[in-house]
Amino acid sequence: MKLSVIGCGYLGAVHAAAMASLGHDVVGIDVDQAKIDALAAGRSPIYEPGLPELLTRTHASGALRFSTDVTDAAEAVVHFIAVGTPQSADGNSADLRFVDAAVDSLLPILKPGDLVVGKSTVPVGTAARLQERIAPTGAELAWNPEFLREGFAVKDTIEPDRLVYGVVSERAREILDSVYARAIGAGTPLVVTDYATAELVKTAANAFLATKISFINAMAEIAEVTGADVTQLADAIGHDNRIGRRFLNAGIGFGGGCLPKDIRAFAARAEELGRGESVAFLAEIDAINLRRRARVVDLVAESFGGDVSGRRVAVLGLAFKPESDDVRDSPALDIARALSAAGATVAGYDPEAVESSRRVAPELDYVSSAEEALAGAEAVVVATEWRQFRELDATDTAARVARPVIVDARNVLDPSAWRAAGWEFHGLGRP
Ligand SMILES: NC(=O)C1=CN([C@@H]2O[C@H](COP(=O)(O)OP(=O)(O)OC[C@H]3O[C@@H](n4cnc5c(N)ncnc54)[C@H](O)[C@@H]3O)[C@@H](O)[C@H]2O)C=CC1
Ligand SMILES: O=C(O)[C@H]1O[C@H](OP(=O)(O)OP(=O)(O)OC[C@H]2O[C@@H](n3ccc(=O)[nH]c3=O)[C@H](O)[C@@H]2O)[C@H](O)[C@@H](O)[C@@H]1O
Repeated sequence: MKLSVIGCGYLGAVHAAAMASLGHDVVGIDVDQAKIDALAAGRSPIYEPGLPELLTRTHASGALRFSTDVTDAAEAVVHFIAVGTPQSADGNSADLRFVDAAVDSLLPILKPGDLVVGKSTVPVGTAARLQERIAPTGAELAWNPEFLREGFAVKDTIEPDRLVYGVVSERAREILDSVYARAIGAGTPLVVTDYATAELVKTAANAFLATKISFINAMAEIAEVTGADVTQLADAIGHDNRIGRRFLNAGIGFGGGCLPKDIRAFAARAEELGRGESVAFLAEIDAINLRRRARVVDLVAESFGGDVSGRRVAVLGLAFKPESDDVRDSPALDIARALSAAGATVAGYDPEAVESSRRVAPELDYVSSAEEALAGAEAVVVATEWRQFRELDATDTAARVARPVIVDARNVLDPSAWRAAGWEFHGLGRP
């Protein structure tokens, strides 16, 4: 099937390459010339495991092309919308400018019978509005939210754990079944529904995940004043299948290009709909989340008697999660910036996210290895749980720093091993 993907960022580039690998004839469109140049040369503009291999393979087969000119998508019969929906500059609502521009750019090339498929995360009500805009062309709209996780995006796209179609016709459903024939054939759970439900499923899923994380971080706050251990608490409640252990890792909370902006946009949309009180708790989820970042900055400062100015602090990890170079709303980068703003000399290191960090936080000092960051450090913060940091040896690390103080902001190190090696060790919500 001939497909186009409009917007080739973290979502769209993976979607385009994955669809080509499944046998479709795909053209990826983006307004960012540098991104398209890289993708057209078979290079990944982002760090996403498995994507380079997929691009090389599909590029060589001729099944995947990229362009900045949307008219190159004219032959496609299915057009995926995968552009960004960031937080508005002046508030919490979603900025739909890019979605509107993407749909407008398609209007001149849409043919009767074409299917436009929304994948971007949008406020409920957006699809119905866009369908009206598209209708005069004879094309139709479907809403097919995406649930991939960065770091696992290729697998999540090829083998999704569920598919959701918001459709208004049986024909749209059949087209989507052909697009996702492999996943459908493998028995992937499928929910076929209306636009509003499809849009809300996505928002609700991210709100639930954010709530789960803030719940355990709230328990961490209570653990901190009682001497309890939140990691054991999470294990214990996680054994209850109704609760489950996943997404109960307490630490500096959620960041990234999705959960933070999505819960804010959901609250803003609910307010517009006159139902603000139904999701008022999301403001608390957000507040708990942001407090954990501040807590780490306080712990570092307290270790210096309250003043970090002139102190050298190693921040290990800058990406919002491991296996990603994404620093959008990254708790790790936020902490590095806050320490720097308070006067510390921050040496920031991340295996993949130094370049993306430098673009948004040029004021920080970046180094090119963990060893360089640790050299002479007077405090260490493990801010993103990359494997190389989880596997740090306490004794070896102690020999590199000027002062053995560590804040394990992701609760991934063994406190007793670090204390035995002479460290002043701080976890988040565990003694
Ligand atoms: N990143 C993720 O893991 C996931 C993202 N989403 C949703 O997918 C959407 C995209 O997210 P990301 O890929 O992370 O954003 P991104 O910012 O990485 O990519 C968006 C891309 O759209 C391009 N673009 C903007 N306007 C355009 C236009 N008019 N025509 C063509 N291209 C245009 C931008 O240049 C950029 O490359 C958002 O709504 C997000 O919430 C959903 C699930 C997972
Ligand atoms: O809408 C989206 O873009 C995506 O948002 C999240 O995916 P992602 O942002 O890639 O990353 P997650 O693995 O969900 O982690 C999000 C944040 O929560 C943090 N987290 C996660 C789990 C946990 O137990 N504790 C915790 O603090 C991570 O460190 C990270 O900062 C969802 O998991 C995806 O299903 C969704 O498609």
